[in-house]
Order: sequence, then C-alpha cells, then structure tokens
Amino acid sequence: MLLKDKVFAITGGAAGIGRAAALEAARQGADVAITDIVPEESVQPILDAIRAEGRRALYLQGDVSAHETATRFITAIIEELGGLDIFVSNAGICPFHAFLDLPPETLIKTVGVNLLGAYFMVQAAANQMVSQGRGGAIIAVSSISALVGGAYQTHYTPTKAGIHSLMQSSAVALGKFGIRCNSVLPGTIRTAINKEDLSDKTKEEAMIGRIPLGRLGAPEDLAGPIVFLGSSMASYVTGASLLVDGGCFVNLQ
Ligand SMILES: NC(=O)C1=CN([C@@H]2O[C@H](COP(=O)(O)OP(=O)(O)OC[C@H]3O[C@@H](n4cnc5c(N)ncnc54)[C@H](OP(=O)(O)O)[C@@H]3O)[C@@H](O)[C@H]2O)C=CC1
Ligand SMILES: C[C@H](O)[C@@H]1OC(=O)[C@H](O)[C@@H]1O
Repeated sequence: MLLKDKVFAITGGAAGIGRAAALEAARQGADVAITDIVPEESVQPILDAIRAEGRRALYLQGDVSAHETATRFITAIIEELGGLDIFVSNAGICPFHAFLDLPPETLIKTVGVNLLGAYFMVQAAANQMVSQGRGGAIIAVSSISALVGGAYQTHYTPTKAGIHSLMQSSAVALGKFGIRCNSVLPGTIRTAINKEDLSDKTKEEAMIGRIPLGRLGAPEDLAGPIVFLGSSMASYVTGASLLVDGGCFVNLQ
C-alpha cells in the first residue's frame, strides 16, 4: 500500500477525477477527506466505499472560491482525522464559451473557482503541514491546457497555467519544510465537465484522432499518478508536472 495510514484530502472529490483519486487513496491505505460544492447526500456512496476499505472518511460541503472554505476544511480534517499528509487541489469548472463575447461573470467565476480556489486551499494546507513539522505532499490538478490553447477556453486555460505555476513557486517556497508540490496535467478525460462538449461527435473523433493511445482518458487514469506523487515513491519529485494525456501533447504529426 502506497499511502498506508496517511491522511489524504482532496477538493472536488464528489465526481470525476477527484472521486477516482479519493477512492484509490483509500485502497492504498489512506484516510480520506473530501470537500465539494454538492450536498453530503450525493457523496454518501463515496464515503461508504472509503469506509468499506477500512478507512476513515470525512466530507465538508463548500465552495472553494470562498477563502473561508479552506480554513473550514483544514479545521475539520484536523479535528476528525488528526493531521494532513497529502493534499490535492482538484475542484474546477470549464464553462465552454467563445472569446469575443465572453461575459465578465464567466471569467470572474472561472478564475475564482479554478485559480483563487486552488490558491486558498493550497495555502491553508501548506500552513497546516508546516505547523505539523513532518513535511507533506501537495498535488494540483492542472491540465494539458496549461501548455496549449482552446478557442472556447480562453477564460479557462490561463487558470490551468496559473495552477501549474503555483505548484512550481510553492515547491520553491515549501521545499525547506519537506513539503513537495507537483501538478498533474490531464488531457481530455471523460467526466461531467465535458459531457456536453463531447456530444459533438465530430469534435470527439478529432480529439481521439490526436491521441497516440487511441482513446480519451477515464477518471481512473489520473488516480495512479496522483497517488504516486503523494507517496514516498516520489520523495525526490517536487516542482514537476506530469502529463497524463495518452500522448496527445507530443503528437505534432
Ligand atoms: N475532464 C477533463 O478532461 C479535464 C479536467 N481537468 C481538471 O480536473 C479537475 C476535475 O475535473 P473533472 O473531474 O473533469 O470534473 P467534474 O465536473 O467531474 O468534477 C469536478 C467536481 O468539482 C466540483 N466543483 C465545481 N465547482 C466547485 C466549487 N466552486 N467548489 C467546490 N467544488 C466544486 C464539481 O461539482 P459540480 O458537479 O456541482 O460542478 C464536481 O464535483 C478540474 O480542475 C478540471 O479543470 C483538467 C484537464 C482535463
Ligand atoms: C474540460 C475539457 O474537456 C478539458 O479540460 C481540460 O483542461 C482539457 O484541456 C480538456 O480540454
């Protein structure tokens, strides 16, 4: 087991990539704390699955774009689980929209959830880890979109580049405390975030055609890389970013 008796916390853990990572962390021996914007009832099956692995599970409903959520989440983790070892900033939104008429509210909301939310959460998690004095691991779910653009994602891709940069700078700031900071850069993973976008079958086929491994990703494809970066197997890895995209990024021709 890669995370035996560690405390693993994740934002946006009620669905998609976050849910897959939370469940794998429990299978790997961690107690798991989840925060998400959805009500607790809808997360009950995930909490039950974590407990079925013999691990403790905690849920806090909250909006990551409100900075109080970060302190509420860390306080609940310490009260109920007694410490924090691995923190994953994952919650995010991607409301696809053209550039020229993008409403300012959509930009403000996307930046608020994806970038400010990640900053508040990572900062609160880092403070907790520093005060514990035993190091830790922070992983942020950035994106291949940190590196390449999208015509309907002009408000989204800068947030993913910002998260990638946040992990680099926090790796520098926190190295002396033994806290490692890394990001994963998923390609296109089938989740609720892109269900509508991928209902355009022509677009879906074109996207699959660019992927050397010949398929879009599944949420579970991110679980291993996230657990690995959180584990002692990655003890000399910090400031790194791991593309998890089936080879899409490197496929020029
Ligand atoms: N799927 C993909 O192709 C890729 C995804 N990513 C990133 O992965 C991360 C997870 O996305 P994915 O699993 O695909 O998406 P999902 O929509 O499946 O999961 C995201 C979860 O975050 C929750 N959430 C949304 N807004 C907030 C908020 N303000 N506060 C707390 N929780 C919130 C969502 O709730 P609700 O359902 O109510 O919105 C949902 O439960 C995101 O950061 C995304 O940008 C990166 C690259 C590719
Ligand atoms: C939601 C999109 O399908 C997805 O989000 C990303 O970050 C990837 O670049 C994909 O475009």
